Amino acid sequence: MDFKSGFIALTGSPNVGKSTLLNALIGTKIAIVSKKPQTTRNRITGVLTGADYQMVFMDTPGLQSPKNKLGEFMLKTAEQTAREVDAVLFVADAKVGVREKDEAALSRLAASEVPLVIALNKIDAVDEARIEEQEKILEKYGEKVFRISAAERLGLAGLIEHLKCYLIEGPMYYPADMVTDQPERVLAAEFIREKALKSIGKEIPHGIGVVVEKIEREAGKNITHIDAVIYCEKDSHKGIIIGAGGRMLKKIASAARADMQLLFGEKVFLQVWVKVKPDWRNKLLVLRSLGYDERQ
Ligand SMILES: Nc1nc2c(ncn2[C@@H]2O[C@H](COP(=O)(O)OP(=O)(O)OP(=O)(O)O)[C@@H](O)[C@H]2O)c(=O)[nH]1
Repeated sequence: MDFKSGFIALTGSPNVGKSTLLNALIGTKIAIVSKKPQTTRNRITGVLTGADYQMVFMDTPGLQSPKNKLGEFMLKTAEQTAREVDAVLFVADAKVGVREKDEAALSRLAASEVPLVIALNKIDAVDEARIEEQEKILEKYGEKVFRISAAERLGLAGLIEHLKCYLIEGPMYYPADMVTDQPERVLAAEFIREKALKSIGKEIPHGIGVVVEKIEREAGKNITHIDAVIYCEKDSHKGIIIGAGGRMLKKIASAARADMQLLFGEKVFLQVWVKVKPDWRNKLLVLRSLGYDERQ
């Protein structure tokens, strides 16, 4: 039996459910899910290994018009990823429908040499007529549109079966029991960011970045010590993040800690500080120091 492997980029507009899909496919919480668009800043890789195949998924940020340096960086990462892979999986949202920007991205992808697979997500949330209507639009760009619900895990087996067609004879890139190659530092930061966005995202639109400054294992004890800093733009935001009597920060940290313990499989001691760095999003140097590496 020949072993097949390959890289698949997961792309689509913000909030269509790419991270949810990646989590559903891989079966472990690795990508970050939130109701706010644009939460996927890093190229989180998920690895799905079967008896005779391995698919390496790249979760790319949404392909929208950039509004600042961070936006530019995100678009560049997304487009670069889309060129380096064996197939691109484009996710559309049946609930909000296929918009002009989705069609613009689809026609760019359809014109490139990389095979394009289209999935229509959130079919659990709409009726059949709506699905058929959206499917018709999508069929202009790819021969088959897969109806799926990432949240309800519908249609995923068929999608995986089809994606296998694009794998080529090749090595197992990652050990079979590995689901992600993201360093724990990045994952830990993403967990904190996810929890913060969930609790206070409305008040601080896209205004936080998280840096994990220390990860230290206590030898022989199954304990990890993690120190992290949440950066925000204004003093008033700092106040919101910390909350009355420090309660909000405590809530964010303990929710993030629970996820970390689950993923790392050991006890985690987490300390989180909040610091103000005005306009951090537009400062490339700051971005780099926050771990957003342009070379990715
Ligand atoms: N009803 C329904 N909701 C879904 C489904 N998949 C995802 N969602 C919801 O859609 C929202 C966005 O999901 P994400 O997985 O974060 O979307 P994303 O495309 O990764 O978003 P970005 O990181 O911003 O690019 C979340 O509230 C999910 O719970 C689905 O199959 N059905």
